[in-house]
Amino acid sequence: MALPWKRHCAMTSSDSDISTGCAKNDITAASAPALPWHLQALCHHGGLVAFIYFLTRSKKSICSLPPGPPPLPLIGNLNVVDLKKPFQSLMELSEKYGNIFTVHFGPRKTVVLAGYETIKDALLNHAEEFGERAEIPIFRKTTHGNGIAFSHGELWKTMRRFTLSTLRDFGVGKKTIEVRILEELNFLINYFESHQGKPFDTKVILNSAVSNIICSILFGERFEYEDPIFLALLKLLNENTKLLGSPMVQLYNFYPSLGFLFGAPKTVLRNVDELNAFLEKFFKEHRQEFNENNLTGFVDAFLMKQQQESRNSHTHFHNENLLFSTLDLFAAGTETTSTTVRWGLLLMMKYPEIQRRIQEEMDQVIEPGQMPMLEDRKKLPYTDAVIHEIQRFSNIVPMSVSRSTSTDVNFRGYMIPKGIEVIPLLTSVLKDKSHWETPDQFNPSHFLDADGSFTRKEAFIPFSIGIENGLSTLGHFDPTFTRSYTILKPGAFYFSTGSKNSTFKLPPGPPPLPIIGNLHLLDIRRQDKSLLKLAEKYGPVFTLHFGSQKAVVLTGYEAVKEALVNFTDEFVDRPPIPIFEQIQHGNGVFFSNGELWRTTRRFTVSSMRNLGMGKKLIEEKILEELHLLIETIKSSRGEPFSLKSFNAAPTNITFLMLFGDRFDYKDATFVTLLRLIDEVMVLLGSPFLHFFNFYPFLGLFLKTHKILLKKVEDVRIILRNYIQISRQDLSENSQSYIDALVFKQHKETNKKDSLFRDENIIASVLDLVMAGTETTATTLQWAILLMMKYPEIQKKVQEEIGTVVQSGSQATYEDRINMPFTNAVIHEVQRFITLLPHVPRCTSVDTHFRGYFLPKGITVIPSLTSVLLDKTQWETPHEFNPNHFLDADGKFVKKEAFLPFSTGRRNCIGESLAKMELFLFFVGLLQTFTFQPPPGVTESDLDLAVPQTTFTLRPQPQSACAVLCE
Ligand code: HEM
Repeated sequence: MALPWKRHCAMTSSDSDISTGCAKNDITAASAPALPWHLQALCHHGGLVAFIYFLTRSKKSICSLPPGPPPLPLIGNLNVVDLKKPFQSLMELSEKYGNIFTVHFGPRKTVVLAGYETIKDALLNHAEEFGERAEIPIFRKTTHGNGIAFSHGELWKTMRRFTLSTLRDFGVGKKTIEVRILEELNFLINYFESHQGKPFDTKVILNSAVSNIICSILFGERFEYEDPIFLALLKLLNENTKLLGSPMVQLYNFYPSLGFLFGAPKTVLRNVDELNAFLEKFFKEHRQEFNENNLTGFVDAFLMKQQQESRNSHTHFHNENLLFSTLDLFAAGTETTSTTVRWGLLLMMKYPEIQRRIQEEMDQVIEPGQMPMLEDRKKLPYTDAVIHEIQRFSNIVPMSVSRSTSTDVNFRGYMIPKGIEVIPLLTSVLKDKSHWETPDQFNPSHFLDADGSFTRKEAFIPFSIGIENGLSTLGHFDPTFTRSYTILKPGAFYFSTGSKNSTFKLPPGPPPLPIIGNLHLLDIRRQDKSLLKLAEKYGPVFTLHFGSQKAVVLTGYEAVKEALVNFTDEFVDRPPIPIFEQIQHGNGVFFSNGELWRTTRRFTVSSMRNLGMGKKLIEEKILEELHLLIETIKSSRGEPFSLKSFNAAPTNITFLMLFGDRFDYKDATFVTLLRLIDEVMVLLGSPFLHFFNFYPFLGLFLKTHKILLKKVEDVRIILRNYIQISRQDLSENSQSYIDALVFKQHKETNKKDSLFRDENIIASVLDLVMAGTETTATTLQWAILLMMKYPEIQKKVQEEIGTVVQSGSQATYEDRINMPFTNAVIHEVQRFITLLPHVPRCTSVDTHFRGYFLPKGITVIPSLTSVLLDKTQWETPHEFNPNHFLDADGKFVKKEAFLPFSTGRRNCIGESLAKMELFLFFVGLLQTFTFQPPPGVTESDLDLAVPQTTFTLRPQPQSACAVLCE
């Protein structure tokens, strides 16, 4: 494995014509050594340059370098090297000069290592001495020493360490990445099938599929195959891969001072600039949407590191390193593997009997309709051997990536001076006659013993060996092999069966009855509980019929996380739910899909950040609101008041962002909005509304949805008013989300197909009114109720607050770090109450998940309740127990299964705001008051068990008394 677009003398043999499904079958390489015209021109430059050359040459030859062809003035040995296939020329030279020899590429002296023994000796036994990365002019010019592949010293070490551990965090080398690869395989199969057996170009599609794996690790998302930005990126990358192996760029590397003569290096640089411009855009988006609680990939992890090191002026985590590390990984993760896979397909077409044997072996091991797993490899020796042989035979990085010596090295009788370039000629190992029976033939038996079992071969080093610096080592953790393996399968599968639909099935589930499906098995008010019960019988993934509509239910941490994170793009859509269709008509953020959803969500997240979400600005506003909430509660003078009184403050914070100002609690509009939101939420939980959603044609006979639609319209009337006011005072410096939307609409007035139409604007505001108020407010109600129920926990929280926050001052969000118990209590409140048991999704494409086939558009219910109560993740899932978030030393511990805000690309966008509000309101209230049940009500009377089912799970209407702390 090597970095393809940055390869000096490491031209891949990928440029053979293997780009079409009906490819030519001649796969032997031809060679025609010739002195390129640029060199011929150079030879005409006169004697002065040659004289200087001889002077420098004779000075350095004091060291006893290995032998080699005698160099000519100026051009060195370029007369015997075919720059189109330099590895072949070097192979020929090794026949004459042995396994270690010197070659002069123009004025550049290089030591070439050939044959397994020599390369192993150098890269393993003298790993340190041969461990430097050679300085290569074209990369110096493009990266200025940044990134991972061509950096040096401390910078390289830091980047490499960070990259390895981050990639591991994002699943590389683990099950997670295998799942992601299988997911991509799905898309690839669909694409292959769409050609219905007709010829098609495999180059771009395989490039895209392979690249999507590294893209999801880097950016947390894959690209659609038709995405124009993705295609542009791949095109630039491809062009550079070709150019970097071209004679012109090699000549530039030998004679960098003559750079002005060569056009190709300039194109390389221009392409890198363009690639960088694209990446900068991604970084900008990631910066805007950055959420430290939801790092989506390498780029986010880098941004987090940048934040952490913002005060360190010598940090290596600067923007250039972000850029070039990302580019290095993007390039490394794309070209090499996809080229190998293309070789694989070509070889399977060339040798149909081998292809057939693989298919037979797979048919015995893999159930029809199931996906191949990496662990199946052990049972597929022949297939495994073929994949190894593909890599050996295709030999895509014939000269590895140049190294250089870190010190003077005494190696095999020669003295190689520090800093000299070294080429490990991998071709010579992969074609070494003493290690392979038929080195020039494609022969899977190279990896099989007499019994047909798979045998490892020492000389199989397509990824190179040693403690290599740079990306060759990345090749080992980023298992190119795995990818070749799984991606090879669709080709075979495609050519073999052609009848996949018959074998694909939905997950199991209870048999449906006519008309009602499985509704008789559901407690319509507590569907979440019914789903948990059914999971006990049918497993974590099962199919359920809501009336005549099918849905796939996912339960438990593992299944839900796998779906929402590893299959994030497949499960990203929302299904058309009749009531929301009628309310939003596919607009807004919550119930929209596709480009409209992506654009509106991105705009909403960045506007909210600009308005201070998750930052100091909003913290101050929350603290002001807290002050007013405390004053209101004080006015109850210890008398009972409704838990609902807590709603006003969190609601006001969301309104502040939406409308640009808070409301007085007695303001008529505020009171109306609060009432309408409350009524809408209650109606959304009504069984009649569920019936309407299951059987919309019964709408004629049902009333609930009509009442609901009327109330939503009343909310809209108020919102339209605010939108109108904002239009009268247009300004770029938006003070509110509404202002930002209105301004955006104004800016796009002349844009054809702008998504910021009136319907979308009002729907987006409505979504935030509904999603951003009830949720946080209800959680706060629960938190106070639970403190009344467990006074000893309340007391412990108050004691902790007392030790951290000075009396008379307010806690800040930063203080949570010193309040592990309080922080644990707030998390436990959110876990225990399972506020939003599930928010439905649907598949955006045909999806193979856990061995089942989920057709595009099927409703999927990821049960968050089942995650928050998962026995395998929580010690006492049904008890309110803050220890779930504390270690033995009382320190706060994050829990992966803490997913009240859901996860993946469609998670809650208000998470950081809600968390900040919950902490500040909770701490501020408990710092001021002790909450108790009203007189005559004991702690055990307080009702936790049967929550009110609205859109969220609310506590039953109850009262509290607030006693001022001394
Ligand atoms: C305790 C407070 C909150 C909880 C527990 C919560 C939970 C959730 C959950 C579970 C989802 C569904 C995500 C999915 O489908 O996977 C969601 C979506 C959403 N939430 Fe929240 N939320 C809270 C507060 C907020 C706040 C304060 C806002 C805005 C100010 C907000 C705005 C949204 C929006 C717009 C979506 C839809 C995202 C999309 O479909 O792309 N939420 N929330």
